[in-house]
Amino acid sequence: MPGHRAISKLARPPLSLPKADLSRRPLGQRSHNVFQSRNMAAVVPPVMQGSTGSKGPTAMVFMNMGGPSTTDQVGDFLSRLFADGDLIPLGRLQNYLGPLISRRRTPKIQAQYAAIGGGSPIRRWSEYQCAEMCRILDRVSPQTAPHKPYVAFRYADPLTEEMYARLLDDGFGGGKGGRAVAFTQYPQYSCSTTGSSLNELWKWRMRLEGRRAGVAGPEEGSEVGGGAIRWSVIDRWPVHPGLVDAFARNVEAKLAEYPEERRDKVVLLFSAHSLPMSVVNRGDPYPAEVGATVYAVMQRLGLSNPYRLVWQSQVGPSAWLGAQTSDTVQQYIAKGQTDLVLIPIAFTSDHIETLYELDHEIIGEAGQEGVKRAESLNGSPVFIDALADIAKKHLESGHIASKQMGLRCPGCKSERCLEQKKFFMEQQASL
Ligand SMILES: C=CC1=C(C)c2cc3[nH]c(cc4nc(cc5[nH]c(cc1n2)c(C)c5CCC(=O)O)C(CCC(=O)O)=C4C)c(C)c3C=C
Ligand code: FES
Ligand SMILES: [Fe+2]
Repeated sequence: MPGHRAISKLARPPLSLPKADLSRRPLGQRSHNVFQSRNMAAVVPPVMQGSTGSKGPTAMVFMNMGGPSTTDQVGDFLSRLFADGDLIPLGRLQNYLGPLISRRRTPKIQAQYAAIGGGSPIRRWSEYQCAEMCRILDRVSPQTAPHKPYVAFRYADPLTEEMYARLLDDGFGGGKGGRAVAFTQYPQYSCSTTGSSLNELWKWRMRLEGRRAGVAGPEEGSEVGGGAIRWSVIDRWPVHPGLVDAFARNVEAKLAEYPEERRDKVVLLFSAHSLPMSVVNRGDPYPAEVGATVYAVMQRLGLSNPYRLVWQSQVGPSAWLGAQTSDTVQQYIAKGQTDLVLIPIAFTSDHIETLYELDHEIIGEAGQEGVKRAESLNGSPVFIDALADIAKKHLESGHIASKQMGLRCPGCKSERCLEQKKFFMEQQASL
């Protein structure tokens, strides 16, 4: 099929992941009661061992939605996704409609994951990216070392609660050991994505650590303090120059595949996951931030080509932000524009929307050799350097989060958003 790509090759992160940092113990097998151990001066938590900078150790927590690693996990993934009122608000019917819709949808989505090699590569990419970033941070930010990698997914393993329990197990729950950074892996902020992950993190913080304040040093007379984890948040990074450069390089590599005489007439179609118009009209920041990324990438490319920002993956019958990616490709082809590069711009690794929807459905069905897709960021060293730079600047800044994070959407009525934002912004005092 013209335009069709070797999916299984693209979907595989490197196999040599640093096992020691990434080993996971199920919740039931935790070796000790974390609340007891934090008050026992004789216990040296695992994370305190090794060379520690004056402000270290630091937990670096990558937050993302996650995806099913195998087709067997699709049912659980969808049932968590449709239970999330921050993503799919079904009101009082959530507990009834959520399971119903997810059960109905499971076979179709299982077939899609089967077609991309049997599961989403997001877990392995996230673990790889986070471990590599921490390795760089240990070198460029020795005062906050060691940096320990953690992944917290919203709808798939490792879930937020599992990550939080591991943090406590690893000794981050008290005194000097207590700094953690929640680093969203959505470059552009939406209340349905990063906002939902932060609401979940806040919920588990309250359940597992209560309302105790974080403290900046150990309690008097104790090796390990009695405070809670001190959290700060990297909540958005839509125009970081390293992110922009990493996207631009992948576009340049794809443009280089066209004969020179066609190259500067190729239309660049930046494609982002769409949002329901109800979320857009509530005042969600995501459409503007995606637009900012697109324009920054175009500037970095010297505005070399004509381009559009289009929106994909709408679900259900309500109105969603357009123009839709699939319609756009067909409409341009019908107008005679058959050289098109699709660029996934709102996600940092491959997933079902790139490997299935763009490659199989949209590019496969277009049947034109001139319709191609730029690589996802995945293991790009330029991208991983950018992650380290964003984290380093955040650690140096002394800021709890961006100014934007404190502001709720004009149409927000959610108590969760209110409490979550209050909690994180109040953490400033503990940094
Ligand atoms: C920035 C990225 C994303 C935004 C914004 C987003 C909003 C959003 N999504 C749904 C509903 C679904 N999304 C699903 C899968 C899915 N969504 C994203 C990204 C964003 N979603 C990704 C990367 C994935 C795939 C995960 C993977 O394969 O690793 C699904 C499940 C698949 C399906 O059933 O089609 C649903 C449902 C809504 C309603 C929404 C905005 C409110
Ligand atoms: S929905 Fe945006 S802050 Fe609550
Ligand atoms: Fe989605």
